[in-house]
Amino acid sequence: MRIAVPNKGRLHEPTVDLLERAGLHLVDGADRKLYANTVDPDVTVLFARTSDIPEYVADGAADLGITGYDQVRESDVTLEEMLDLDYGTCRIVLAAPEESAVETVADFAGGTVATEFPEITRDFFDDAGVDVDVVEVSGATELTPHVDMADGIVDITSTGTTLRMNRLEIIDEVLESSVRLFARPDVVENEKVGHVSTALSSVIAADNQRYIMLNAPENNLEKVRDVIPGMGGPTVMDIAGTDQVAVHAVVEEAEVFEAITDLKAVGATDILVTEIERLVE
Ligand SMILES: Nc1ncnc2c1ncn2[C@@H]1O[C@H](COP(=O)(O)OP(=O)(O)OP(=O)(O)O)[C@@H](O)[C@H]1O
Ligand SMILES: O=P(O)(O)OC[C@H]1O[C@H](OP(=O)(O)OP(=O)(O)O)[C@H](O)[C@@H]1O
Ligand SMILES: [Mg+2]
Repeated sequence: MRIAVPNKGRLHEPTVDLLERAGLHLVDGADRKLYANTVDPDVTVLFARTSDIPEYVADGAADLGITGYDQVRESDVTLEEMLDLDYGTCRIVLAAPEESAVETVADFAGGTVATEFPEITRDFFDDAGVDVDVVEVSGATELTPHVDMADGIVDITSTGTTLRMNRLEIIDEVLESSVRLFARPDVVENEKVGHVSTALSSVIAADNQRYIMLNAPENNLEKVRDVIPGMGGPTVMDIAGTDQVAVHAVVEEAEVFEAITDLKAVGATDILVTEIERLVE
C-alpha cells in the first residue's frame, strides 16, 4: 500500500509529523528521496508535489494521498475523501482591488481573472453564469490586478495578510479547503487502508483532548462526575485505606481550564492533565 505525501512546501512537514504520530515511522527516508519505507512492511510513502498527488492516486502510483482539498478539486480526477486532517486550512476567494468598480461576481462579466486554480475558477464562474477570461499564473497572483493583467484574482487566503498588503478585497468565497486523506475509490474497502485511516484519525481525535487524573473524596464523586462526564463516564478507583477515590477521564482541551476550577470547588486534589497521543474510539 502506498501513500503519496507532499515532498516539499508548507504541507510536507506537518504531514510527515502526522504519519510519525500515527505510528507510521519512516525508515531510510533521507532528504530528497522519492520513497520511504515505514515500520509497517506493507506501507510505503511516496513523496510527490502537492498538486500532483491527486493524479498519482488516481493513476495507481499510490493508493492513498494526503493533500489539500483544493488540489483535488483543481485536478480532474475523482477520489474518495476518507478523513479531514484539519491542517492547511484556507479559503480560496475571488478578490478585486479595493479601489476598483468591481463589487460583485456579476461585475466581472467580460473581464479577466488571474489564478493558480483555473479549473476551480472556471467552475465557479460557470455556476454563477458569468462569462470571464481566466488567465493562469503560477504565483504572485496578487500582483496581476495592479499591472492591468486582470480585473481580479481567485487565490488562497488564510490570515488575510497578503490580500491586505496588496489592497485587495474579497468579493466572494469560492471554496474552503483543508488537508485531507484521499483514496482511489477501488481501495476504499481495503483492510490496510482502513488501518491507516484509523491510525490517522486517532491522532486527530487525540489532538483536541486531554487526559485528566485527580483524587477526590468519595462522598463528592457525583459532583465530580457532573464536572467531567468523560467519554462513557470517568474511570473511578478506590484508594486503599482512605475515603478518597482516584478519577481518570478524557476532557476536551477547551474545557480543561474551567474543569480544573470546578473540580477544586468540589474538593479534588492532585489534579494532573496530560496530552493524549492517540485515541481510538
Ligand atoms: N496560506 C495558506 N494557509 C494554509 N494553507 C495553505 C496556504 N497556502 C497554501 N495552502 C495549502 O497548501 C497547498 C499549497 O501547497 P504548496 O506545496 O504549494 O505549498 P507552498 O508552501 O506554497 O509551496 P510553494 O512555495 O512550492 O508554493 C494549497 O493547495 C493549500 O491546500
Ligand atoms: O492570507 P495569508 O496568510 O497572507 O496567506 C495567503 C498566501 O499564502 C499563499 O502564498 P505562499 O506563501 O504559499 O507563497 P507562494 O505564492 O510563493 O506559493 C497564497 O498563495 C497567498 O498568497
Ligand atoms: Mg504557495
